[in-house]
Amino acid sequence: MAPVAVVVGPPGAGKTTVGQAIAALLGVEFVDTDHLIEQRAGKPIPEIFFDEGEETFRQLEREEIAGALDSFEGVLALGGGAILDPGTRDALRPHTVVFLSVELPDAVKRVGLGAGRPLLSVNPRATLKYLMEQRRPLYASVATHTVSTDSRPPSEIAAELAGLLKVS
Ligand SMILES: Nc1ncnc2c1ncn2[C@@H]1O[C@H](COP(=O)(O)OP(=O)(O)O)[C@@H](O)[C@H]1O
Ligand SMILES: O=C(O)C1=C[C@@H](OP(=O)(O)O)[C@@H](O)[C@H](O)C1
Ligand SMILES: [Mg+2]
Repeated sequence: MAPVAVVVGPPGAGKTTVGQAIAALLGVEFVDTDHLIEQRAGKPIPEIFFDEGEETFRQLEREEIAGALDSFEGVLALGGGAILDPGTRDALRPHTVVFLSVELPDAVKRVGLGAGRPLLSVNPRATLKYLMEQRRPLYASVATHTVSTDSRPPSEIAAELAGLLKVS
């Protein structure tokens, strides 16, 4: 058992939005690991960061991703920082991984003031720029499919990917 596809990319790439739309088009379930982490911790992500720190969040993230890669059969969206973990990158190797790419201007528009994203709560534009530069090679290294999302509506991106995933 394995996910139909795992969706990666920086905050604002549209992993949650497009992932949901791909799952709907393919008629499979959707899950976001951020949601699994919140369920397990019993609180929203900003509170996990605030109360327990980023390391605890990353540990929960590692564990939830490992479990979902083993047993979930729908479309799985990861949080933007999940690929920082070398073990997670290794675990993704046998999977179909979609990298939703986005350039800084669109990403900044989409995350706004960073509400709900604790890493972006101070100076979202500069932080996002730094995160995207640091992580871009890591997203590319795990991707089996890469799709640019700039100036394109989620419905169009999802339709393209659903078509690709159906035949592959
Ligand atoms: N292709 C897109 N074009 C315009 N807005 C988008 C697009 N993809 C996502 N969004 C919007 O950007 C915001 C962040 O999307 P989200 O799916 O949460 O991204 P991620 O999970 O990658 O951080 C949401 O408000 C969403 O509606
Ligand atoms: O980039 C990151 O390190 C994070 C991205 C978030 O998910 P999105 O990429 O869906 O915003 C969420 O996992 C957490 O706030 C940390
Ligand atoms: Mg998301």
